[in-house]
Amino acid sequence: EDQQVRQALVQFMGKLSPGNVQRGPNWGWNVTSDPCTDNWLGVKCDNNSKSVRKIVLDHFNLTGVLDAGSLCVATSLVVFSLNDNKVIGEIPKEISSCRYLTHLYLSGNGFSGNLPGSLSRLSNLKRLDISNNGLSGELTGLSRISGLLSFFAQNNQLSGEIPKFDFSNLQDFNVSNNNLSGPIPDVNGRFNASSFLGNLGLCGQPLPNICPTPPSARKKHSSINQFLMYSGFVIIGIIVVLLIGLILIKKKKPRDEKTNAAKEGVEVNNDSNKSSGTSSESKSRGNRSEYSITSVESGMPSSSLVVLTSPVVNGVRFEDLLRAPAELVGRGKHGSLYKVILDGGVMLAVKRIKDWGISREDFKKRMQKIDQVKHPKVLPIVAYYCSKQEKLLVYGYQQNGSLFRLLHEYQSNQSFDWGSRLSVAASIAEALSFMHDVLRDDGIAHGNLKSSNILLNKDMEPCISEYGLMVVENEDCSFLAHSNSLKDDPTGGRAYSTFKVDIYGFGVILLELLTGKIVQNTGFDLAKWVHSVVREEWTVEVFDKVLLSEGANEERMVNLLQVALKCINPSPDARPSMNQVIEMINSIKEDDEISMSSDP
Ligand SMILES: Nc1ncnc2c1ncn2[C@@H]1O[C@H](COP(=O)(O)OP(=O)(O)OP(=O)(O)O)[C@@H](O)[C@H]1O
Repeated sequence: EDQQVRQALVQFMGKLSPGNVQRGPNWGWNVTSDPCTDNWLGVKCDNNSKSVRKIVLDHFNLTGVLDAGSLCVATSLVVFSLNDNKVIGEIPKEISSCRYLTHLYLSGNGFSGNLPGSLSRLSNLKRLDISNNGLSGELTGLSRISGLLSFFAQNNQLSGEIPKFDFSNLQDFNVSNNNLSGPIPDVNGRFNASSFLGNLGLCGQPLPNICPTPPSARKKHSSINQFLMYSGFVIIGIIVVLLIGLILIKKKKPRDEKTNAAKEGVEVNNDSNKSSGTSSESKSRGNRSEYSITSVESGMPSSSLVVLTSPVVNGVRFEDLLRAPAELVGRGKHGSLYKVILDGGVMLAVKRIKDWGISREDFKKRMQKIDQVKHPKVLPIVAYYCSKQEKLLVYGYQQNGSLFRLLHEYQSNQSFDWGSRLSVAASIAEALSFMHDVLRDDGIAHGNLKSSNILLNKDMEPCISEYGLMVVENEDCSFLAHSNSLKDDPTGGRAYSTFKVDIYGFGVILLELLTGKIVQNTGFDLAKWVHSVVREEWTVEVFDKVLLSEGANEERMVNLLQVALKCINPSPDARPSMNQVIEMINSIKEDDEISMSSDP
């Protein structure tokens, strides 16, 4: 180990008073010897890199305080165990500097005070044991450590609610005998009452006591019910008007046209057994498909809700979408997004795009092409609807929000470290490159790539959403007038331009990941700002302070910044392809991994 680490570890041990261990010749722990080659007591090293990997000081009867600032100078530390000693004071916030820790055992000491918020930044942690101490405060941030396998915190004075840990991942969980309160989150039936007993304020499964409904919630509930009831009336009203319109039109329509309309419906789904509509609805539909609807704008039966094969909503009908409670989630530049909950609890996101001047046939072809290309990190389209004035696109609703929210809206103590940001960048690049390769000949790029269109799925993996919903307008192609790439491009450069616009969008996402700064809706030109800072050679100034304080490697951050700057080159021809971007990002990732495994 290097001199600095040796000194720091000796300093760490200096804060722990002797206890009952004979500090004889086997003890080690002095600056003149080496923890690895001279086998300091309780220390295990990596054989190849000769760096400290484990420090296990269980049952040494040590007193004093934990000097995590010194301990974590040994950044390669993976296991730290101090079980059953007499160490007192707080768990210092500097513990988060031991960022490769996978096992942290502090059970059976006299630790007191609040748990440090920084503990949740130990994102590699698999096993955490803080049981049998005098700790207080809340557990809030700990649920963000996604890979946690065991969590022992019994016999403390912890308070507040139990956050939503990933219980499907946890093998051990015990918070018994604390002052925790509120409802127990859904533990997927994996843990029994013994994990929660001895907390007077806790309620709900697996404990026998049922949670009371607070009066405010009851009131809220009833106003939600009222709201849903009135929305239901309005929706039923609309449906009735539509049906009457349909009956009138049908009466006027010649028979052969009716048959055509029915044929049109067949491409969607003509299994009439699936119908659950009322008898009046069925009568009014006559021979038409379950999925044919009358366009609200034109009053003509002009289009269908096309349900693409998806296990999520097999058999969903346009009526189901209309009837289900819907909530406006956001209004973007190109339309609005609604969250819709179907009867079975399936949650959908319905994007409504207005005034997209694309013909019905072209739109249909485009959606079918996109549907044929599947990538695990690209959100599939579940269904679509097309009328003259508006298009509806249905996706699975992603409850974990978007990359935009992760970067800019979560509390500052929530860590989104360098390694995770690099992985997110690599995943998006990989998915985008795949889509570009497969859909290049069809000229279908994303068209609106930005951090709010990168959603986090249930495993918190990034997922590209709304692929192919935008095309770059003609006027945006003027810069291509002299470009060689225009040769043989039937779209007059529009398709080529949209692919290059995606690369630009990806570059801006990289800038957001690196700087932590907001691009959207603020009028702030991130690209311009980054250029100006880099030009002044203050490059380090651009990086997110969170990354700098975490000790992320500046050289690799600068390398990623260079990839970003290439992507946002004002000349589209000079921007790299997504395949080239992947190569660059992967080489940064490799450097990162090599340095992690060989870090002293
Ligand atoms: N499938 C989805 N599940 C959950 N949230 C979603 C889903 N799709 C979009 N959102 C979120 O809903 C909000 C509104 O999305 P929307 O796409 O309408 O707007 P936008 O991305 O900000 O702008 P634009 O209209 O340019 O796409 C965004 O915060 C977005 O992250």
